[in-house]
Amino acid sequence: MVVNKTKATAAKASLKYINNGMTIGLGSGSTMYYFLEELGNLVQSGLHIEGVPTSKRTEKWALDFGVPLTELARDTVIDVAIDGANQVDENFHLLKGGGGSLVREKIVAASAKELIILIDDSKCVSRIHDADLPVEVLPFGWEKTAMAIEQQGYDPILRYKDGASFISDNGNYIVDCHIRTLEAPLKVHQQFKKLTGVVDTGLFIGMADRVIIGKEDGAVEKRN
Ligand SMILES: O=C[C@H](O)[C@H](O)[C@H](O)COP(=O)(O)O
Repeated sequence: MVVNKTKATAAKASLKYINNGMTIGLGSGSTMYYFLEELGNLVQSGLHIEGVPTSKRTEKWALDFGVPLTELARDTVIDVAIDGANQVDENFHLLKGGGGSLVREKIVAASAKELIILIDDSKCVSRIHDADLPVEVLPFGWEKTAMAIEQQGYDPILRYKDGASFISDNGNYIVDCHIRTLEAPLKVHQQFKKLTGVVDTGLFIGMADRVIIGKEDGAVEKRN
């Protein structure tokens, strides 16, 4: 695997927020690979933590790196969730779900005391723009749900993978809706959420507490 230096830098910089005894929300996506590798090294050196994975892929990587896992139950306290993002705007609103893990990521983020986002410079934007907004929908009657989305002025495209409809870890479909410029993220998110058949969107509004930006010459942090 070719190492992505900026993602690896962001992952390394986040380790100072990991302490012994913590339960950690483990986000999804390629940036998380670097974090899980680092976390696994710390565990091998004696760190005691447990992770709550947000996707089957993250679960596999965590197990490969020797990171102990636990479930998200009623009494689970997630001290910090670490995750990636596709874009982060100047108000710390996030566009996520490029890998289709948005629902579990959002559940874990919402349960965490703190959400730390790891990105590289290219994902820092003033407004979310020129991107596909992933929307997870139930397979049952999904074309009707897509029609309802169209009536809101969007053009939902069913996501495919390897020649077949992409199926999320929750057994659902994803439709991607192209966004030119997102002027009002909360309004748009709410517009989708009220539609029957929509599970959730890749917009994480007001959830991120800290963003760590990996650059060629080190990491920069922003606190919300
Ligand atoms: O569903 C995927 C997640 O929201 C990812 O965190 C997001 O797509 C960023 O992924 P990556 O680290 O691969 O750029």
